[in-house]
Amino acid sequence: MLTFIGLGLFDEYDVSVRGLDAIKSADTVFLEVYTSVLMGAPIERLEAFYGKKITPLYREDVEIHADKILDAAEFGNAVFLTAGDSMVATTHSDLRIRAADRNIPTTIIHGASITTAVCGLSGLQNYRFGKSVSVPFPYGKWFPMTPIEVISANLKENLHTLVFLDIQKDKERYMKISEAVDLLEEQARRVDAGIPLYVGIARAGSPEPTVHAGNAEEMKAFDFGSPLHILIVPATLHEIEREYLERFAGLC
Ligand SMILES: C[S@@+](CC[C@H](N)C(=O)[O-])C[C@H]1O[C@@H](n2cnc3c(N)ncnc32)[C@H](O)[C@@H]1O
Repeated sequence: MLTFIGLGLFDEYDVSVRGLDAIKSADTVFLEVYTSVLMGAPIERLEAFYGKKITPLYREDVEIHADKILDAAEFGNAVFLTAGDSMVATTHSDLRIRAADRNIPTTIIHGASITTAVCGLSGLQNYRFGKSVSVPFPYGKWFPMTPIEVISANLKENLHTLVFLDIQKDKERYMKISEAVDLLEEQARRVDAGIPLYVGIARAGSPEPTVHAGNAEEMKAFDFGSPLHILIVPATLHEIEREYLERFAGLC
């Protein structure tokens, strides 16, 4: 059996009771560490809390060499843990399909996801979000323009855009809101577009999340503190959305 378990957003206390039971009774515990991270709980703390040894998995372990996971699930109870929800940006549906190809039964225990937490923290209405996009760290001459293309298309349809920020877990490097705004402003400059307003969110799910709304200059000057960070580019605000951002995100 292979059980996908979403661990929620910040630390070891976010997992559901159902998820915790499944982890405690598992033969093998894998933790995927490259799509998102529980910043409030390093792996040693999770191991102590679960009373289990955890095998961390990087992109290649999941996307290329998944046999280790599938073998453990074929011959015992394996759990596959992710921060957030396992099937939402980024999805692990491919691994579930590969398990089904080998007739391994699978199940999902859902976790709180950043994709829904942003609605509560920003007050932006869930049904007004268009396609989401990621901002990767530029590499050499590679400077992707997809983020501004997606944002512009959403703004044209009067839809909000959720902007995920890159993680390079092997280097313990997490993109900050100020870095992402710099990159988005450069992309906008190249295509003669403009982003009038941003909402930045840091450490969703922690006891002290930070939420702040403003233009590019305000976002770069604001101290969001430690990661993880995420951005929203809002469309035209509904009056309730505006009031919420004024009260809870310092919108002037
Ligand atoms: C690719 S998404 C993975 C989403 C995850 N599967 C989920 O359901 O929450 C990871 C990105 O979302 C954002 N993120 C995830 N958790 C966050 C948190 N607790 N606070 C702020 N941003 C977060 C960061 O930009 C991070 O790089």
